[in-house]
Amino acid sequence: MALDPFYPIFDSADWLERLLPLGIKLVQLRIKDSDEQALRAEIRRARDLCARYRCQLIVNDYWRLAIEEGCDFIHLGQEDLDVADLKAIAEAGLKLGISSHDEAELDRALAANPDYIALGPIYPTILKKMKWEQQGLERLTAWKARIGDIPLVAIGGMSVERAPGAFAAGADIVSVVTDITLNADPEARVTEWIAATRGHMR
Ligand SMILES: Cc1ncc(COP(=O)(O)OP(=O)(O)O)c(N)n1
Ligand SMILES: Cc1nc(C(=O)O)sc1CCOP(=O)(O)O
Ligand SMILES: [Mg+2]
Repeated sequence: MALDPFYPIFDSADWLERLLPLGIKLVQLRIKDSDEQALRAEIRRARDLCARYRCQLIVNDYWRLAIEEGCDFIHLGQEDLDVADLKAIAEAGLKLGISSHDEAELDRALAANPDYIALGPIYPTILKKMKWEQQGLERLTAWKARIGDIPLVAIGGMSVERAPGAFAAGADIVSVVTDITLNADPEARVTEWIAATRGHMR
């Protein structure tokens, strides 16, 4: 199944409850600093909301909880890969998205046979401190040439206005956090995102 080209990331099921009814079809639940009980409850709620709205849920980091709660898609970064049991993940039938920031990380991501590869930060991000400078659009083109048919996700500093440039450079999917969550009107911004990305399904 092709992944939707609009891939917002939220840090709570509350966000999903608020914004999935607008037509989001691909979403990541990315929670940091929470205990296992609370995490499990959020993953369950997100799973049920996504089922109701026919949206593909991707659980960030917590692959064991994702398996236990019957989710089918996770995202792992390179540090997550250091400790994840990829065999257990594959045996559970989970799909896998992987972050990359340089050539060595791309090689490692490709070796894991992922369902998408993310490259970031394309532009500077205010969400988290990163050791990489902005990658720029040219890097997306280079990544797409390397990964072929594997969907390429552009992340980091993305906005509605920047999305067309990322698609033109080779991204299949654009992922975004603060352009929505810090917007004065997140609902209106999501509607703009859906309009701007519709039609980019490859
Ligand atoms: C779509 C997407 N791309 C990259 C990331 C970053 O993953 P990671 O490097 O593991 O960092 P954290 O998000 O876990 O802080 C992502 N979550 N999603
Ligand atoms: C979670 C994350 N990962 C990145 C990477 O480059 O791997 S950039 C990023 C933050 C994206 O947030 P915003 O859209 O607000 O810039
Ligand atoms: Mg991670």
